Amino acid sequence: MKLIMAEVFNSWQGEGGSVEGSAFGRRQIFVRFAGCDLHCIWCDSREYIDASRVSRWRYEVEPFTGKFEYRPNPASLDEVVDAILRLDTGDIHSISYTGGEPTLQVRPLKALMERMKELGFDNFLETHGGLPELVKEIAPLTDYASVDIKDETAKATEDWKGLVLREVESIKILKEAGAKTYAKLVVTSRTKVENVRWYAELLKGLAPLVIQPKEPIEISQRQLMELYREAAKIMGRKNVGLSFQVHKYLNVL
Ligand SMILES: C[S@@+](CC[C@H](N)C(=O)[O-])C[C@H]1O[C@@H](n2cnc3c(N)ncnc32)[C@H](O)[C@@H]1O
Ligand SMILES: Nc1nc2[nH]cc(C(=O)O)c2c(=O)[nH]1
Ligand code: SF4
Ligand SMILES: [Mg+2]
Repeated sequence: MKLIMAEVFNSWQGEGGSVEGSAFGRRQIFVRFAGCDLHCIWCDSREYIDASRVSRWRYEVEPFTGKFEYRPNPASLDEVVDAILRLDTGDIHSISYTGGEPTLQVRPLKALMERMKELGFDNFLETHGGLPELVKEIAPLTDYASVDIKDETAKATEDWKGLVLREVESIKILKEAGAKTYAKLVVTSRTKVENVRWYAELLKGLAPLVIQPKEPIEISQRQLMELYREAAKIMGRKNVGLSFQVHKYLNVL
């Protein structure tokens, strides 16, 4: 079983705010997969979008040292499991699968999630959710899921509305399988209130929403609070929160 990897490291989960299902502030081992089928204009991991250009992957040798070793792609399942286990600091809340888009490599992802469950870890999936038929395959192995709702201003794909509907479908699948799931919406100063109302209608009664300003932040606090209020009016005041990419302020991975 082969994987096209980007990196494996140990950090605190820096996103998700305080909604149910969030692992914000929890220690995780991050497994970043190479390759993505979308192209969000603000993507902070864009060097990993084109998998064919990710010829090697790196794993942290010791947590928080910034020291990495490199291996060629594709990686074997055992190599990735070994890289994860050497970063086990004994206080790991869950293993975060991110990218890139981890669901694109659903077979090796599933095998890795199975191995990590056998080894006693919980699985945390970070996904754009645009491929519900793939999400279905790993939903039973997923303990936590953070599913992005891609705003129109992300310009992630041509058929933006279709993508949002598929993301909501993925959230339903994950919830039905028992995963603690929340939706994450990255907003910009150009995000339209009417779009946020639409996402809120779709998510109402389904999953909580965190609103995360695009980094570097350019949205005003006034705009951010307006989007928050409109979402809360539809979804209920306990079902909306803010999320910031705190790891970027702490200068950790
Ligand atoms: C790099 S993505 C990988 C997982 C998956 N492809 C996705 O987009 O959900 C991980 C998370 O980082 C967020 N993110 C990426 N770049 C960002 C930026 N510049 N500002 C805020 N959030 C960002 C994404 O929205 C997503 O929630
Ligand atoms: N500390 C930390 N928290 C994160 N939460 C989501 C991340 C991601 O890139 O998926 C991420 C990341 O790269 N680092
Ligand atoms: S879906 Fe995720 S990895 Fe892909 S471009 Fe958007 S933010 Fe980046
Ligand atoms: Mg990140």
